[in-house]
Amino acid sequence: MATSSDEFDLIDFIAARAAPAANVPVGIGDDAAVIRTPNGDELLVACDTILEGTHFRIPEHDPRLIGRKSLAVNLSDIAAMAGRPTAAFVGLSLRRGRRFAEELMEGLIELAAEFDVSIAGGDTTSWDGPLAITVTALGEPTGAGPVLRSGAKPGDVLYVTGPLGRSFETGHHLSFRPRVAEAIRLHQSIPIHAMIDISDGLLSDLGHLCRASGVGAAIDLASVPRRDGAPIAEAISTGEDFELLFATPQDITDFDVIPIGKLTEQPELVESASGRLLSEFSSREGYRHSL
Ligand SMILES: Nc1ncnc2c1ncn2[C@@H]1O[C@H](COP(=O)(O)OP(=O)(O)O)[C@@H](O)[C@H]1O
Ligand SMILES: Cc1ncc(C[n+]2csc(CCOP(=O)(O)OP(=O)(O)O)c2C)c(N)n1
Ligand SMILES: [Mg+2]
Repeated sequence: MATSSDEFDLIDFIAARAAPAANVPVGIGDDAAVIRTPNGDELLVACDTILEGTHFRIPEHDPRLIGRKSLAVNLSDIAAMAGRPTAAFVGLSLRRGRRFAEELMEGLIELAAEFDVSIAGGDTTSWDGPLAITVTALGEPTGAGPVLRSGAKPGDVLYVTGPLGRSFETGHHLSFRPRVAEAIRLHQSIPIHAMIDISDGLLSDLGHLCRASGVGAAIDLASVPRRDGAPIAEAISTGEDFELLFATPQDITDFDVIPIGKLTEQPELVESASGRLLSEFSSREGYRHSL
């Protein structure tokens, strides 16, 4: 029987059938996987697709920015592990002409150079469907190790690295700078228990972090930073913010990050002032690809 479902149901289906492997200490379920190499080193691997019509529009968006975004969303996933990106593979499913593809790759390669990421391979195909770009980014953890979604503890303070909301309307979703340097600097100076990047919206991604950690959260909605006066309901649910959300036991004073709440033993996500469920403050819970 056909039922309506979404990406997360399917990922659960896949994860339940994917056999665990000793050399994959972190597999499906985090921003990037952690792969152990034969000499004991750890490699981070993240893979994200962007699609015409869903993540960008043609001809409205500059091909350079589309190419840039396809890499940036993956660097954001490496940042969410507090990792340093090293290399990327680029899968292009193209339709339009050669010049468009060249400009797209110029934008991608420019961002790669800024982050010292080498384009190590990929795949090029053409068809008459919409443009799709799938990038796989590789990275390495710093000396302090990778930060997972699952290490948050009740009492930890939750921080975000910047304003949320109106990403699509303002073009932030195309031009954002992945928070790689910020994550590494933070991780070197304070204990970060858990971290995730906000792609689907604060409500949704906070839910992922809390479920993975077995905790809940009390958020002070008045302190959630918003872009260009975005209404709070939008700031917590529209997504593509690509800011980092992280949990730490420490109060942070010397970094440009904003405290928005605390983790709790009770599994619910609530507003701290009223105790009401966070989901009551927005008609949508975040972006979901439906199936
Ligand atoms: N088709 C798939 N097969 C295997 N793993 C998948 C698939 N789609 C997503 N995942 C994994 O599921 C987890 C959640 O994916 P997603 O919500 O896209 O994460 P993110 O927001 O960090 O990109 C990730 O670990 C991702 O690698
Ligand atoms: C044309 C267009 N419509 C709508 C949006 C908004 N939007 C599209 S996908 C998305 C969420 C993030 O995408 P997803 O593929 O779920 O990223 P992931 O969580 O895997 O990193 C949002 C907010 C957009 N960027 N472009
Ligand atoms: Mg993804």
